[in-house]
Amino acid sequence: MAIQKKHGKGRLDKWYKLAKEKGYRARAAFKLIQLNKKYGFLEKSKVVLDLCAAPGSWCQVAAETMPQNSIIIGVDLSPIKPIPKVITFQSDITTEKCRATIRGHLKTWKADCVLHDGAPNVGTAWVQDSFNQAELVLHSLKLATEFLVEGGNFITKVFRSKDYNPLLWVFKQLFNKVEATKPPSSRNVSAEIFVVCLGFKAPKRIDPRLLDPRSVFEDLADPTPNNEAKVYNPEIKKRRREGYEEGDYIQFKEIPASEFINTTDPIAILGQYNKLSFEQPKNGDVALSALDKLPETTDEIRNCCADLKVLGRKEFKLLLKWRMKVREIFGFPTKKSAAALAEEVAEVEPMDEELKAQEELQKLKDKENSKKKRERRRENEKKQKEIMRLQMHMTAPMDIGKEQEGPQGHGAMFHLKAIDKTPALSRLAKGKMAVVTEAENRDSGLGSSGETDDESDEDGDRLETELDNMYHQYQERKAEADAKYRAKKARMEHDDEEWGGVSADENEDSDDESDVFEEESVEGSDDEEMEDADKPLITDLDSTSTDANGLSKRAKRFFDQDIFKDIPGILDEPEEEEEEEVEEEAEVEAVAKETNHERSKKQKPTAEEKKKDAKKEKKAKKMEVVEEESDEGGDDVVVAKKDAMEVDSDEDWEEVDKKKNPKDGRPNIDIITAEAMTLAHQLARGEKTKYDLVDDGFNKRAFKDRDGVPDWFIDDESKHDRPHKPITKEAANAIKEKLRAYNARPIKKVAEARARKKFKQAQKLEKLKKKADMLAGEEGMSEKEKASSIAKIMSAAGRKSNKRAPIKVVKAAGLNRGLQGRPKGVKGRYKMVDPRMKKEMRALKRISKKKR
Ligand SMILES: C[S@@+](CC[C@H](N)C(=O)[O-])C[C@H]1O[C@@H](n2cnc3c(N)ncnc32)[C@H](O)[C@@H]1O
Repeated sequence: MAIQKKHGKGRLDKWYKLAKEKGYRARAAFKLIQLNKKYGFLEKSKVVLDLCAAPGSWCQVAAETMPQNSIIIGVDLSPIKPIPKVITFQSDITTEKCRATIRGHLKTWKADCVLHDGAPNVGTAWVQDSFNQAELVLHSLKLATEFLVEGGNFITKVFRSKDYNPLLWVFKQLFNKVEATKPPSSRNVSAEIFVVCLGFKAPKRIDPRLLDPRSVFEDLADPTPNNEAKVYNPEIKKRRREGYEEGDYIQFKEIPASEFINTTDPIAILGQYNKLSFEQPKNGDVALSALDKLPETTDEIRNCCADLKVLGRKEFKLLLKWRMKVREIFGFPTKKSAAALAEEVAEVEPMDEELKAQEELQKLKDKENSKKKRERRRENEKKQKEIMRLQMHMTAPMDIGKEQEGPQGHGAMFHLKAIDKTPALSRLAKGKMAVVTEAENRDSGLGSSGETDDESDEDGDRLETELDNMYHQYQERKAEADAKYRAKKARMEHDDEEWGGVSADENEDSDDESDVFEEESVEGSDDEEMEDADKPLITDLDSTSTDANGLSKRAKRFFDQDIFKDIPGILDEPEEEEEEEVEEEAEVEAVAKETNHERSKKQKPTAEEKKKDAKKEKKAKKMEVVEEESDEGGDDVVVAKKDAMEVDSDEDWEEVDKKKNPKDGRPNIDIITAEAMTLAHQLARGEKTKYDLVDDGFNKRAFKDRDGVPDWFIDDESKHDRPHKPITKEAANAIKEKLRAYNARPIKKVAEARARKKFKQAQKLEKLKKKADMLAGEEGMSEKEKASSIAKIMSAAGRKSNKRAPIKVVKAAGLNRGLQGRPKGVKGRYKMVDPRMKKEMRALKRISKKKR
């Protein structure tokens, strides 16, 4: 794991920046914000005491979050700059003076919440630092016990050290609920943790030892070493990084083996001692000598007793068995102890069993839940696919949910009666189904597609979702930097809107409704829906099974697709339409030529001609060639926009109108690539027809199954996967010419500057004219005088514009000595110079004159 820098720029993390941005005095503010978000203690408090508050970010947060007119008191060793609505003072929280000052401020009030984020001056030895901090916590707790109201809360920072557990124990004696948490804004490398103590018990008397650092940190140190662990798991050796255990400073300890036989806690002996000795003490030990002589005390046993610290589990077992045998021989009550042991085991066993059972149960529940989730997700995906198919006219709504209870069935995807009641129906018709999917995915908490039950499937989904997210982020970053990309995106969005609007009733497109839809379709208020059983189906897309041409519904739907629209003979249209089509086709070929000619004609069209014009425009629009910029290199690739051939609905025509030139009402067709120009030439000359364009549309790249393919792949592929259209020399030259003309134009800024200059000159001229007119109309002047004064102002005007006032040299002497800024009485441009410099300049001039 990379170690985070704790100094310099390493400190300037996102919280630091965010704190700066939000105006908090320290990044610590976010720790309190996050703690409060989790436990919500500030909103409920009217009086807060912030111990160790400098520089004051916690006070700022409290002032923001607590109700109006709350009392906030902040104290610290360091001064705290004033904060509105907060009382602050400088004091040491461990002193009596601080206590008295707080009392003075609070008067008879009690605090609802005491905050403590104290950190003593760190930098000494770690153990010393952490101890000081723990001591400071205890001091703050002492103040809290004095000033907290019953049920109040105490939030404190603690360092994870060996004093942490004793502190936690003390908190638990005084508060109903104690929780330790580390907010996200607290650095991982920091040993700090925050303890939230909720519900102060407010005992009438508190044992002073509970708040005395000496007794807390000494008395509560773990007095019983875990000998069982040492004996039953001797292979796992815990390193004592802190050195010796408290009071355990002798390294080698031995005990007579008879003690081991005698004791009721053999494990403790095996865990604590190094050797079981058979050596006779000075006074002699009968039991020991008897033990020494026993045949059960084999050499192996003796070896084991010689060094307990090197024994393994097997050897310990051997010693315990030996002890049991010896106790039997000596007539000690072994059975009882065995029973006690059995009891112990019996007590423990059921606990373990119960826990095991609970664990099993939990596992089963989890499994069940994840299975349900998976099923729900699959269901949602299925529904989504059906909707997609519906949108693409690949299926009729009645197909959906067939596998359940039919279209109107209870569990069916389209519980149509319910949808009928909501505006969701129209949204459905419009095809804006993404909302549902997202919502449902969010609901299930899972990502996108997956067909199998495997866990790996979920992983794959997650990976895919992550990849998609990363790709979107990449796109956003790119968009920020790349104007071209933005333009492309905007165009794409524009296209989407067009599509969505084909049969849209925009009034029903509000966000609220989408919410309603999400709710209703996701959760499905089944009971209510049942009441509306009599209502008709939402849409009856297929009222007849076969149409007049004898085509099946399915076939008709297939040929209903837009691409077949203009192909005669597939579906029998009414004769009138057919005639019109033929007429139109003929016109399409001629229209490109005619539009150019017509532009020059300025005759007033008759009503019939107008009608014809409109039709032609429509055709011209149908042949609109749109250019799409490819991302790389900015190459313009021209594609015949297939959709343009099928524009029919009113809305689309409105869009077309927008693209028309406001001056002459004709479409704005700007051909800027050689491919487009080639195509235009071919159309204009009649070398290509509408059919050819349609035919060109059917190529190996035209129809691709992009279902489930990630966006980034489609985007990347679309850069390269385009048909290369042929270009002619003529078209290339035409485009070159066009570009040359573009380049010959002055850039906008220059043109604007020129225009401004011209405008100013015109204004000046206007003024002069007026003056000259006035002079000419002057009655008291002779003609000669008039002429001379007019000539004067004319020449003055000419002079003014050419001349720039010379820079005035001002001596920095007298009143101007040391003056900063413009000297008095000096207008226009000036330069302050040293007095000597002015003299020297004059002298130099004189000398040069003399030389001449
Ligand atoms: C991490 S800062 C507190 C930051 C504060 N919570 C904020 O949001 O701005 C720790 C503070 O504890 C203060 N402190 C340390 N020992 C103290 C003591 N005995 N009495 C009062 N303040 C103390 C230090 O002066 C320091 O300002």
